[in-house]
Amino acid sequence: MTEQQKTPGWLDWHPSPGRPALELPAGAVDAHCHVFGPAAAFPYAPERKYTPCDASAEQLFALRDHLGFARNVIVQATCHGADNRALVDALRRSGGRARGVATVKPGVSDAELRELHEAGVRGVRFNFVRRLVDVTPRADLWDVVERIAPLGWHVVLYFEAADLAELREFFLSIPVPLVVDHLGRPDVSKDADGPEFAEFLSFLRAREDVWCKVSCPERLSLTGPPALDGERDAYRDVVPFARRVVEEFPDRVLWGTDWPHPNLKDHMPDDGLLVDFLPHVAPSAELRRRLLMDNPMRLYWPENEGS
Ligand SMILES: O=C(O)c1cc(C(=O)O)oc(=O)c1
Repeated sequence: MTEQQKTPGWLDWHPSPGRPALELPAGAVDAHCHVFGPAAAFPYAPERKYTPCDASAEQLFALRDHLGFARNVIVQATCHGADNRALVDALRRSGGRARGVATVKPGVSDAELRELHEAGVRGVRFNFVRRLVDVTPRADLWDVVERIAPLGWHVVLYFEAADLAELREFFLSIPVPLVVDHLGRPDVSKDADGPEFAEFLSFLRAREDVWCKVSCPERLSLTGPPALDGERDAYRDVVPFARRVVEEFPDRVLWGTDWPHPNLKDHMPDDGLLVDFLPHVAPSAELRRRLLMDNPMRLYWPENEGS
């Protein structure tokens, strides 16, 4: 097989992240990360919008152990389209220490859904970020919702803040729990107390089963500083947004590394320093225990929450 050319300018994941200074709560979950390929075993989807470097399950689990996490939630990356084989393989290799979020098409068979569930999938992802996916008709998304609702799964939503007004009613009509990726991608040059973020907070308030990942400061930050070179006070411009959400919704926030950090353009963070960003958004040990342990366990491992 010819090796696939990475997207020009692609930044590979950090080869030697430090160990976090922060002591994570026992049983902490990295609730948003991906696997890419490896392409030789799990080719990237023809409809993908980028071609990444490989990032295998073994490499993800090595990072998990190095950073001090106990578990992972692996989210299907758009470069694999609706081909969930790399995700399922990673879940099976995890020995029960990973759960997953898949991408499925409306025609997915019951047998395939059952196989995904048995492997540890507990949700599907709907992506509205135009640089990542072609538009999926809402009728198709609705068909998927009807198929996954009986399994007790949730829907993970990835969208840009500017599109929320148009999508809000559709989102709120989905009759299963919703999980918003990456803080709903606010424009952090605006005020965290301003009208745009107020709209996002109002969306979170609209239903008690809307969850939010306060992840990806490295993606949202405009003025940094980056989590590199020992910086333990990184991405200060994102802090007011993330902290606001953690303080108002302490029981429905999640956090993940987003390793291997697809499509970063500016820098590749040191994942250890990225973990050290957490006390800025969840200042107490109690808030961090909910963010990193209680909440993801309730959503992804309800059968052994607290163990
Ligand atoms: O912002 C991104 O580029 C991005 C891409 C993907 C994906 O390709 O699935 O996932 C993410 O969580 C973030």
